[in-house]
Amino acid sequence: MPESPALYPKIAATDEGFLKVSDIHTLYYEQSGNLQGKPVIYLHGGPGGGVSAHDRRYFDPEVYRIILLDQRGAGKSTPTACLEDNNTWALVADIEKLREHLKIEKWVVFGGSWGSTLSLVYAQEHPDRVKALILRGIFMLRQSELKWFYEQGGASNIFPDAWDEYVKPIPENERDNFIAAYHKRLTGSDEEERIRCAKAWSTWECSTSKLYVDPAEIAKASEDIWALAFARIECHYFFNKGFFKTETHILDNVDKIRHIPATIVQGRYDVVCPATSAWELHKVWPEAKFEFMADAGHSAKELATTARLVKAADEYKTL
Ligand SMILES: CNCC(=O)c1nnc(C(C)(C)C)o1
Repeated sequence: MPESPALYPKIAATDEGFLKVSDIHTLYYEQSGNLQGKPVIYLHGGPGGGVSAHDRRYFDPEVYRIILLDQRGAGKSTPTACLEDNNTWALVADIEKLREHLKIEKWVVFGGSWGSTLSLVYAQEHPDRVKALILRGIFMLRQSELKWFYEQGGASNIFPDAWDEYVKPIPENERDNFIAAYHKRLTGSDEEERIRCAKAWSTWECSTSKLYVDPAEIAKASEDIWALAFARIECHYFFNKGFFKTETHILDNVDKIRHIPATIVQGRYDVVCPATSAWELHKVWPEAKFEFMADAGHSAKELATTARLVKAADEYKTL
């Protein structure tokens, strides 16, 4: 697939570090662009997806102090794929620890999919620390969203071929609750079964993330280390319902962030996080800019989505 012309050029990280945030977890972070510039933090998806050099390119490096963070157990953070003491509220606290460590007062917060979930929850907990929100592929971890994508009868109708591969590791008598069945195996003691299930789970998600699926992105789902982190951490959060007390937590707390400049970008044909969630968020948060991308699925790498995300970041340069 062609690369989006909207992206800023490839740049290297100019500062990298590891921040110990608990007895167990140490987080990888990096900075690039203008270290005296306007801070923006990029919150990756999954959870468990980790960051990449590509993620620096949504932001003008002349203007932005670009900060990428691998959340607990993801990417270069350690211990890899660790589920202990790994939950939504710990991640929110980690983001604050990193902000203080980097001596940042306020920052733009950018996140897609699970990254949009975490961005919203972080902003609702610390609205005074958020200059603007740039959100893509809205995911609020409600049961209807999880059921749509991870259980029979939703996305399985659009990608029946990929779905047949996703169900293979799970015996027939457990296929009424795939999240529970995968959770049992992804947290079990059988290493071979853990990896086999991690690859099947990750391949399902990577195979459905774009209108025209990029074989390179599916190949990533077959890398043991990445697949184990992505699948184990995702399934752990979903099995625990996002660690929210109520499943409408984000919608119920929108009033805490309605004053914050924000842009919501949603792929019309997003099969992973269908448009319903973004639309419901938009209806309770009319102040946020909202745009459906007519020719896009879930991934931020869809050409129209990338262009709109870069445009949003450019618009917030003046804040
Ligand atoms: C509900 N989880 C989807 C998510 O947050 C996500 N992050 N990256 C991905 C792909 C690797 C599949 C693009 O999905």
